[in-house]
Amino acid sequence: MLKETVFKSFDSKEQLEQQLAQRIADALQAAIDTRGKASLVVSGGATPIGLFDKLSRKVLDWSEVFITLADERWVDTDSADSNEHLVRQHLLQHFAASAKFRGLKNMFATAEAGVAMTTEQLANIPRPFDVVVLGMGNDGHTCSWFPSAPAAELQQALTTDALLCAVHPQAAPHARITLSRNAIMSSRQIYLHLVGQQKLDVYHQALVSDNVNEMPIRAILSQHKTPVDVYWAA
Ligand SMILES: O=C(O)[C@H](O)[C@@H](O)[C@H](O)[C@H](O)COP(=O)(O)O
Repeated sequence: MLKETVFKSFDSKEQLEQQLAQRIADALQAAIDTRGKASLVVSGGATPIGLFDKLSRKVLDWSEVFITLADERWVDTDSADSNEHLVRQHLLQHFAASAKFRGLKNMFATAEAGVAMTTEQLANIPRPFDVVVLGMGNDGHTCSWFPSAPAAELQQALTTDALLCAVHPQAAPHARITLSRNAIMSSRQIYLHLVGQQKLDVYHQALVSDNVNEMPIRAILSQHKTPVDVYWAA
């Protein structure tokens, strides 16, 4: 039986972005007020660009906010395919320019060789993460938990106690480094950010699927530990 998730539907992506940006900003400021610092995990892809822009203009103590990524493509950080590049261009701007960003890519040649160093670089990010924003692919992946990855890699990402894993999806470009399911579960709040009818259809398929390996997003949806709010706009 799946846990009830909060599902919020918006008429436009702009409305969604405005409300989600405000929710995230409030949660980050509340975390700073309570614990002195806050942590935010964001995803790459096309969906969050407008959200990043709105969030970057929110007034809060950004210098106390640590930001990292749910996953990264193992490409140069100035590549157009780099999630770090996306975050630097769209989120670490305006007031959010003073946030403490920790990327997942480092100088090692491969994602698997780079995992240990990135794990060390994330050591001082406050956990549990205060806010995690995830996207979802039309194949049912989230983070870089791809159904097209070698079975052993997907299994590792979904079960390991380690923070990070290397993944080599066969149906998507680039080797990846990704937070593990257990790392994502160690969060106060997860938002799943979806735009468009196709994403809604995939989400509904995931709700009725019984196979997390075919629909890895189920690893987030079929759990009882961490709250998940789904924000969807047409
Ligand atoms: O690096 C990535 O690709 C992501 O972090 C990934 O998990 C993303 O959230 C989905 O693929 C959705 O991507 P779109 O927003 O482009 O549809």
